[in-house]
Amino acid sequence: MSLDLTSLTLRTPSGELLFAPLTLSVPLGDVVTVMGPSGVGKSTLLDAIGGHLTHGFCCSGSIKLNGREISTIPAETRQVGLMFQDAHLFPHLSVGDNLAFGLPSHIKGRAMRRSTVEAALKQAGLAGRYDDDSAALSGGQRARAALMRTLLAEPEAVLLDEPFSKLDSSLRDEIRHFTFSHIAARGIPALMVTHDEADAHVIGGRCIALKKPESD
Ligand SMILES: Nc1ncnc2c1ncn2[C@@H]1O[C@H](COP(=O)(O)OP(=O)(O)OP(=O)(O)O)[C@@H](O)[C@H]1O
Repeated sequence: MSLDLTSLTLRTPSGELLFAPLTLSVPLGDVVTVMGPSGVGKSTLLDAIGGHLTHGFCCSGSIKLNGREISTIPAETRQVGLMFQDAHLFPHLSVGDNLAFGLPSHIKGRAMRRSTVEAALKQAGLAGRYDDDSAALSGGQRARAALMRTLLAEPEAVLLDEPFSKLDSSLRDEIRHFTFSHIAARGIPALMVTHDEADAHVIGGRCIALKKPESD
């Protein structure tokens, strides 16, 4: 059970090969850090795995999640969670409704859905904030709420794209610890793009560097 990339390549709309063919296995519970020069295709790699490649980009090779080939299926059926640097919450929804947004359908009934979200808010240090306006949250609170929203959807893998880069340095350690401890508790594979070597050091997991292809 893992996230497995085999001979994965990506081409831009103009046909440029982004990085050398990538083969990588991320076991359950591991966080692998992805680094590499600007423009090598780190964010595009996450787009490809999550099923959000920009029109015109071309992906070849295999992406398997727990043995299931996902490269050919729509994003909404891949069960891949995303966390980005902006930690966007939907501004027109309350804090709680933001978290409830991705709840799976097997959690039935208003009361059960609300209590599931309330438990997650408590874990995020946001007890009692269900009905608050999401715009009222601080940067750190927003990051914790966004991670909880991602995890409540019960993803089988999580992709993080520079998740801490917009946070004040004073908050970064706290949110980093919060994020990794919750991902580890779920025991799911995670792939994190970062420019910050501290991210890679803190989690102590494997770090890979994408390289420009030798020639095309
Ligand atoms: N919509 C697009 N159309 C065409 N080319 C694009 C588009 N988006 C990105 N690219 C190109 O694809 C390549 C990979 O971009 P990507 O954002 O994945 O790189 P990155 O490694 O994440 O870079 P950075 O570290 O600077 O964020 C770059 O050369 C970029 O110019």
